[in-house]
Amino acid sequence: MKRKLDQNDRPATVPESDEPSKAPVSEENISFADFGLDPRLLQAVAKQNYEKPTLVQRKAIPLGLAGQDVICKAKTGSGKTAAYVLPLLASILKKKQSSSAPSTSALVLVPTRELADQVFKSIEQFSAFCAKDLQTVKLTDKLSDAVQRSLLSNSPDIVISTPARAWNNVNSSALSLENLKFLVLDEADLILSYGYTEDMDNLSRSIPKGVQTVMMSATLSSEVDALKSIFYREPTLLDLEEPEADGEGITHYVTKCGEDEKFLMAYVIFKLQLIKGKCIIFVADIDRSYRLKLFFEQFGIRSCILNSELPVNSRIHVVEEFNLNVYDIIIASDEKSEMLNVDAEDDDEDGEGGKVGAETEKDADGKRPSKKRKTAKRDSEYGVSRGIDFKNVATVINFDLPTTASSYTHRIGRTARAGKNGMALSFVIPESLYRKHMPTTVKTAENDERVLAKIIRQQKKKGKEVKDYNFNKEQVEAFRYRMNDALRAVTKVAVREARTRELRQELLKSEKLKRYFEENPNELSHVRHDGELRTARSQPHLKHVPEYLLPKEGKKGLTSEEIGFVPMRKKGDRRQKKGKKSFRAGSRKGDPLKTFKARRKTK
Ligand SMILES: Nc1ncnc2c1ncn2[C@@H]1O[C@H](COP(=O)(O)OP(=O)(O)OP(=O)(O)O)[C@@H](O)[C@H]1O
Repeated sequence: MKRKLDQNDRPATVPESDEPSKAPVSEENISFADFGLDPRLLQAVAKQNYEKPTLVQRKAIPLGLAGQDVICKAKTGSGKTAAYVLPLLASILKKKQSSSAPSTSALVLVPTRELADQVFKSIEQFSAFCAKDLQTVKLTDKLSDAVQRSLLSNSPDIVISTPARAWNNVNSSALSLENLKFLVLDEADLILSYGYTEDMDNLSRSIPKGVQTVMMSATLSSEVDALKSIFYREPTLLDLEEPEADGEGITHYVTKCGEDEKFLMAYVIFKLQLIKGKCIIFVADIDRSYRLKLFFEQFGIRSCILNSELPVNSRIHVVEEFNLNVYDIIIASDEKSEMLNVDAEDDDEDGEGGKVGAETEKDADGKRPSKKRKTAKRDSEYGVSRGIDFKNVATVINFDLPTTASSYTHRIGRTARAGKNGMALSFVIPESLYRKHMPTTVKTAENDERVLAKIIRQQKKKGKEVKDYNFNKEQVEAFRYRMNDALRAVTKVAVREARTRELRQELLKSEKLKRYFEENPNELSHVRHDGELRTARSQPHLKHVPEYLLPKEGKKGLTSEEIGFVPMRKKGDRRQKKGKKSFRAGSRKGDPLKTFKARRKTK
């Protein structure tokens, strides 16, 4: 059994390199150059302005370059993508030195289209200086089988796909895995939850023996157990937990309130700009996202929506533009995550998993029968709370609390990425206030207090406190009258119309985006996604805040807290600390890898 590594292991293994041998470098000071990477890759790393490898990169890149199989658990936003992309590219470039015959050498499997797009971009960035030597194809766009076949006909070096698409193409002989050298499962634990079990079984039978395999995830749930058979050799486990010092990372706040008070507080926070920086607001379902958008619209607060119903091009464009600071507020409905974590009762308190409902939908090509649901056209490959790299998010607001502690971990992981700080603010409905304001009630709030207790325990284990967010209730009350006016205008009919209108508009934009995405990215800037939907009665007076509503002492009278302050960590401030294992000691349920015996099933 290979030894389990932790961040105290040092120095990192420096793999074979053509460079003259150097004295060992202490792990904390290791640089990308010390990995002995191809100079073209180093150039690309420099272009990304990555000064030093992150912990997961320091640990996983040497193993990847040495040809080892790896299972890696590292926190969200810690740089896992580069940790596998760089060894993957290095392995292909090395292979190309001895053989120029086209063949698919690497397969990257991801659970969602959004993630596929992100991985594709990352590969593009890291291969910027060897682009002519590498061909990468992404199979997750809405493409016909014929187009996918033609994309694969030149045996691209790297294929990025969901397991369903990959298997479809292997099955139809459009994709050959015969010469595969590198297999990656990104967000590995989610792959099965998205209903890809059968595809994974099929794929694992088609993958040649001895393929180097890397699994990456922010959490390792028992789902990973089922994926073990994909490994031919015994992998090295990297269980990396980077504890944060006080004041670093995410600050957790929670405020208990009535159902309509969520709207009141959101109005006050955004209208008076109590939040600094960009914000993602998570809500329970799609209708709720439109209700909140229309509510904000009443006050002239601009926001854009992300949900599984919108076309994939629009979703990707929203994230891209958000990352370019075009928008400040995204309202995301986390319905996929909610579907996956159906039972709050069974949630793993460590936030590392929990009972996950089997999702049996399949992609748009639809081999697998989809569940009957109200909105038949939802994309089963949608996911925003997992893996998506939203840049510089100051605050995540859980407008509706998720139903599990693990879902909370993933949502808040959209802030405090790449060593930055961030804040999570959650609205919680106490049991006594549940269903007391029917127009604004949501079913998921029923268990808020129980979920909160789990979140508090989960964070305590990580040495983090979930603090009360203190609104000055009296001062906030002054805004209630206007909040009520706005809420009354946002009727069910207005929400329904908004949903249809947005979908129609986004479908049109999506067509435009499809055509111009690659050729003329600059022309896309006018395709905004935060426009007004105007399906609710317009009340222009609500767009201004009269002086008399404001407390004498100004905004400070509303709350003593600073929301959304996201300072960068100072250079060289990434201190190495002794890590804590987040799996419960000795718990087989908690750590599926303790029972690991990695052998690929033979045919
Ligand atoms: N060495 C580095 N130096 C500076 N920034 C980095 C470095 N490595 C990665 N980043 C940046 O950190 C951000 C998060 O990286 P990445 O998306 O790979 O994280 P992740 O661990 O995969 O997160 P998730 O689990 O949410 O998918 C990205 O914006 C990336 O560009």
